[in-house]
Amino acid sequence: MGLLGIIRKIKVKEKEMCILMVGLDNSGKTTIVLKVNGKDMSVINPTLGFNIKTVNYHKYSLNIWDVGGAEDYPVLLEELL
Ligand SMILES: Nc1nc2c(ncn2[C@@H]2O[C@H](COP(=O)(O)OP(=O)(O)OP(=O)(O)O)[C@@H](O)[C@H]2O)c(=O)[nH]1
Ligand SMILES: [Mg+2]
Repeated sequence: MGLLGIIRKIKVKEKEMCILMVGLDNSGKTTIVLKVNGKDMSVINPTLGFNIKTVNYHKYSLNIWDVGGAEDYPVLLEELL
């Protein structure tokens, strides 16, 4: 079962969801977000701060928060809430 299938099973009744992408720098978080969005993955730069992408899948809206992992650009949890 794919990621979207798992989410649908867990949160059947909720139409809008947030996914927080966290991990070490260079671990492939942004690549996954681009793949899910069907975007070009050939040129990827390190994420500074964070980016939010919205993916619509059937009746669901996923807000994906892609957080940069580099120590030089720390993102505090309070900034995201
Ligand atoms: N070989 C290989 N390279 C990958 C894979 N996923 C991502 N990459 C490469 O790893 C590099 C870093 O990918 P990103 O998606 O920018 O990683 P990130 O976790 O978003 O990095 P930060 O934004 O710095 O936190 C890029 O050059 C990608 O092309 C993978 O599954 N295999
Ligand atoms: Mg990134």
